[in-house]
Amino acid sequence: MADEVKLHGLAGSPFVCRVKIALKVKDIKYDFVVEDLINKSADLVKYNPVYKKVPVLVHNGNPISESLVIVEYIDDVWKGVSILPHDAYEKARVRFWAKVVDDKCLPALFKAIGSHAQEQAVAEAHEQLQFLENELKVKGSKFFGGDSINLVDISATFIAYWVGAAEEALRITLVTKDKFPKLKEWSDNYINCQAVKDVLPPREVLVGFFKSRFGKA
Ligand SMILES: N[C@@H](CCC(=O)N[C@@H](CS)C(=O)NCC(=O)O)C(=O)O
Repeated sequence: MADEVKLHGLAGSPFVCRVKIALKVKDIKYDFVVEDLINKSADLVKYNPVYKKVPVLVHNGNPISESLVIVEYIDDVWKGVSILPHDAYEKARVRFWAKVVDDKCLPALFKAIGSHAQEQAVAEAHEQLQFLENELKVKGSKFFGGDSINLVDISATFIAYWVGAAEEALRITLVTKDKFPKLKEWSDNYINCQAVKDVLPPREVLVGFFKSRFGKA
């Protein structure tokens, strides 16, 4: 029997995009179920009662929530190109950095964007991004995953693509080539990676979102 795969999400979400990238990497066909976050569907609330957030992946009727958990699930279930390393220590390192992105980098960036790049908020975001910059420098590779993308790259999709749209929409500067040369180079490589390029939302949609959500009247 063929797998039934449904992804509940919405177009501009960086967390949903993580899952789309993983599905693309593995070449998995799926149905996309558009959710309205103002009027959450009964299915979304049933599938993700704790957080009530997208993405939710439903595989043969079984729901999985939280984007990083979903990406790991996809890697476990579908063989082919690996998204996490097999070595236990390397896998732990990858999970650690993906957690740093979620727990440290993204909240600091959200705050910096929401504050229109207020000095203190930008300094806090820079402090977190510096850890990623250093990690890339130490690795000396094209991606956090080496020659191909892994969970850390996928976790940082917002940094590679959404941040630039926010900078353009709000006429602010958060990540410069001077300060973060490795991260900038990585962003360019990452968004031009085929599996990523194929599923990123149009930049103008994100610019429009940031303008309407955070723009000054
Ligand atoms: N930690 C979650 C974050 C997901 C998330 O924040 N999703 C947003 C859309 S971008 C959402 O569903 N928000 C609805 C809400 O907060 O009620 C993940 O990685 O999946």
